[in-house]
Amino acid sequence: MTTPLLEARNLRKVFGGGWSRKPIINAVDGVNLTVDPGETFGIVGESGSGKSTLARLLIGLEKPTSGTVLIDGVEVGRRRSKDLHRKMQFVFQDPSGALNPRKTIAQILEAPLIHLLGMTKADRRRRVEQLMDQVNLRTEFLDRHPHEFSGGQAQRIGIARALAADPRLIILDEPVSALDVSIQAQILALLNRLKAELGLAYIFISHDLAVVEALCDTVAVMNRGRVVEQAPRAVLFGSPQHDYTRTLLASVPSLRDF
Ligand SMILES: Nc1ncnc2c1ncn2[C@@H]1O[C@H](COP(=O)(O)OP(=O)(O)OP(=O)(O)O)[C@@H](O)[C@H]1O
Repeated sequence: MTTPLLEARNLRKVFGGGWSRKPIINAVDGVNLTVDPGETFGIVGESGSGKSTLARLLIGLEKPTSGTVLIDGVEVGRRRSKDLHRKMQFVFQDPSGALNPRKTIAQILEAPLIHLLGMTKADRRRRVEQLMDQVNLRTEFLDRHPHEFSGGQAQRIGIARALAADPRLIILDEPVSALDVSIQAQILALLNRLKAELGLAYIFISHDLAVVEALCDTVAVMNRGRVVEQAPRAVLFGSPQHDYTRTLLASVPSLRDF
């Protein structure tokens, strides 16, 4: 059996309570999952079900209240190491907001090459041009700033930045939900191509079940911080076992009527 690329064991995150006197929220409540190399793992669920918090725990942006995350079978420590950062990258929902408005695209793409890989200037230039090519953007754009780009182009830059350090897994948190439908399709096609070319694994978080069905190999359904059902795509969409999954799937056509 191959070692999973990523494994979560009984992962929990509680917000509030204690000294804060805020209400206790079990945002992630005992999640177990494994993601294999090259797999696209979808996480679906309604707003507030804990998808983003789970993603942040998996990548080390948030510390778990309890439970563990293992990368390549090795437990991730309390501090987010450079190695972990290099292996796992994040693409955010709001493409423009995720890019520093004061930096040029070249500077944005060079940052991980400097900080995570320690590349020389000449190597960085070559790599940055290659990254632009991989996401179908012209290298003339390198000296421009994020506000000069459309949402779709900005998301391509976000994807290029995530690819820069040659990761094995990219967590995509609602990567197309802020984009027009026609642009969504282009970005999804790009993600599919990159996955095939580079052998990447994705964790794809979305409330859009059609997008998840089109892209993911395995799907986990979250409700109130728990994974209520996890199955290969065809099984989950073909014969869902859990009542909550059935309700979620049944709500799609009526939403699409509007
Ligand atoms: N930093 C925080 N402090 C307190 N509560 C939080 C924090 N982050 C998330 N929560 C709460 O945890 C729960 C899960 O939120 P989370 O954002 O993970 O859900 P989600 O499924 O990603 O929702 P959405 O699709 O709307 O982003 C929610 O009740 C949310 O209000």
